[in-house]
Order: sequence, then structure tokens, then C-alpha cells
Amino acid sequence: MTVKAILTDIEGTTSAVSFVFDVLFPYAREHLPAFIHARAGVAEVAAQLAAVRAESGEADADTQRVVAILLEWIATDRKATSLKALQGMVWQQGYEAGELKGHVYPDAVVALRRWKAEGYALYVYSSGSIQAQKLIFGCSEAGDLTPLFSGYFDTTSGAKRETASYERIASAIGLPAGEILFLSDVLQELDAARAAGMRTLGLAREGGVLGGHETVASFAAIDPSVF
Ligand SMILES: CSCCC(=O)C(=O)COP(=O)(O)O
Ligand SMILES: [Mg+2]
Repeated sequence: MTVKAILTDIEGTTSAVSFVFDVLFPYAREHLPAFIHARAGVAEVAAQLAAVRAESGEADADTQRVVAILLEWIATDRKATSLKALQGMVWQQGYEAGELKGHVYPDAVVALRRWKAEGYALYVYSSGSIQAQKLIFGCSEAGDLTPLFSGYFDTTSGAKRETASYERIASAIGLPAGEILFLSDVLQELDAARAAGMRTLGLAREGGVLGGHETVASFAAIDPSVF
């Protein structure tokens, strides 16, 4: 088999866009302000608040202003690494309290388990922080799926629409890019992965085709051995 590893996106690929936009983002919007005001002095939070000030160009923003910037970024779905790190911390509280359960499509659960058993190495690449990725799969409606994965990548490896990010990930996985199959619902991500030499497969849950990439509506239709 040519493909030895499968790298998957989350939102719109393994998991419903509606879970992210209608459950996770509203949860963060509701709980982030109190979380930050209570922990602004804690080192891991303070580091992310400093990163927000740097990225927004508002070096003197007080905590209240930083919270307002973060809420704007949630509203515009900005994939800022600092926002994603803070969201992951807030979501952890929600998962631990039993208020959140990760959504993973049943067809994705079945396929990921089968591919793992067949010997493929499975990896995740999402704009959500690695902590958030481990939570969605670790506290999923199907139970703890984290034993299936060999590694996780987030925007600390680069933005998902940039070719260099996929080159970095292939290097971190330790395989030639051509032996990695990337799954995503976003055309620009598939284009960037292909430009890095990865195999690509589009997921269009509502049907349709993603540009020049082979596209399926369900993980049930994927056979990694044909790539
Ligand atoms: C890891 S679950 C949270 C998803 C998230 O915050 C996000 O921005 C989704 O990005 P993706 O790259 O998975 O489309
Ligand atoms: Mg996606």
C-alpha cells in the first residue's frame, strides 16, 4: 500500500460543523470572560493574553479589552493560535463537567477503528488546539477515541491553507508526503496539502465535489489502499 498514514481535519470532516458553531463556540463565548478574569495571572493563560495583545496590535489592552477582542475573534471564526489555546482550556472545563460531549460522525468512528486495525497511522490536523482535539476525541459520544491516534497537529505547525504547514507535518510524522492521505472539507486546505505532495480526499457531507480532489460524502466510502 502506498498510503501509510492518514491525516484528518476535524470540523466538517470527522465532526459536524454545527457541533463547532452551535455548541463549542457558544460555550466558549459564554464561559471565556469569567475564565479569563479569574485566571489572568496564571502563567499559561497570561502567555496567551500576551499573544492576543501582540496579534491585535493593542499592546496596552487591559484584561477587559482582551476579552472583547477574543469575543470578536470567536464571532469572526478567526483561527488565532492564542484564541484556540484559550478555547481549549475553557472547553476542558465543559467536558470535565459533563456539559460537553464531542461529536464524531459514526461513519468516521467505524472507519478510523478499521484503519487503525489495518495498520494505518492516524493523525489529526485542526485549527483547534491540540488540547481541544484530544478532548473532542477523548470525550466523544463514542467514548475515548484517542488511542486511535499517533499524533496531533494544530496551528503551531502553521495555518491550514499554507503548503509549508503540510511539509512540516510530513516531516514530523517521518514519512514522505506522498505516503500521507489528507482528509478535509475545505478546498484550500486540500490544495495546500496536495502542493506539499500529500494525497488528498475531500469530504462533502452534503454532497458535491471539492475542486479537482476526489470527494466523498462519508468515511464509509473511503478505501485508503487505492491511493
Ligand atoms: C478541535 S475542535 C474545535 C474546532 C475549532 O476550534 C476549529 O477552529 C475548527 O477548525 P478545523 O481546522 O478543524 O476546521
Ligand atoms: Mg474542516
